[in-house]
Amino acid sequence: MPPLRTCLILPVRAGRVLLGHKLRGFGAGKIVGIGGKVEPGESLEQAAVRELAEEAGLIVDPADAQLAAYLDFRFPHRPEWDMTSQVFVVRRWAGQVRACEEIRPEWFAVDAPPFARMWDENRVWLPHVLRGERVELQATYGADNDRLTEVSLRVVQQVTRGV
Ligand SMILES: CNc1ncnc2c1ncn2[C@@H]1O[C@H](COP(=O)(O)OP(=O)(O)OP(=O)(O)O)[C@@H](O)[C@H]1O
Repeated sequence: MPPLRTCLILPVRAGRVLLGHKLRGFGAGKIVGIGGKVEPGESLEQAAVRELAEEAGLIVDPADAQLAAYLDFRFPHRPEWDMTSQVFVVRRWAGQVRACEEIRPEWFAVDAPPFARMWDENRVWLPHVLRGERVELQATYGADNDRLTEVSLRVVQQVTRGV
């Protein structure tokens, strides 16, 4: 089965990034980027802005979602969790942050994301993205499906604006 296609979207403003406490479903208990599965017929940008509106209440023009990373997660001990995720950064939006049943959003300083409470590979790619770089990452999780056994990261392009 091909890996599930998902997206993440990171609102960034004034030196802070919006993440969320995942309250249920995949990754419950972790702090995660806001996002979810790409639905049939949607572009990745459309999926990202839909998830941000549904999960955190912010309204974004898909044209303002800047591609920042391509992530590939493999779980050899739980292959049904294999996923790819396209990550977008957005700096313009309307609306007010609010919580939903799945996510409780919270702002974090871009230089101090809560890595100890995030998926293990976030510490590898997120600092690059928050510095304005574009990266590709492949991560493999071990038998505990929680810690990395292998990771590779490639910086593919500097984007013009940092955070
Ligand atoms: C393994 N390391 C990881 N590191 C960072 N982020 C990760 C991740 N693994 C999954 N993610 C993200 O978690 C969301 C899952 O999607 P998920 O919540 O299941 O989707 P969706 O909101 O559509 O859920 P429902 O089907 O409605 O429950 C999705 O954004 C995906 O990119």
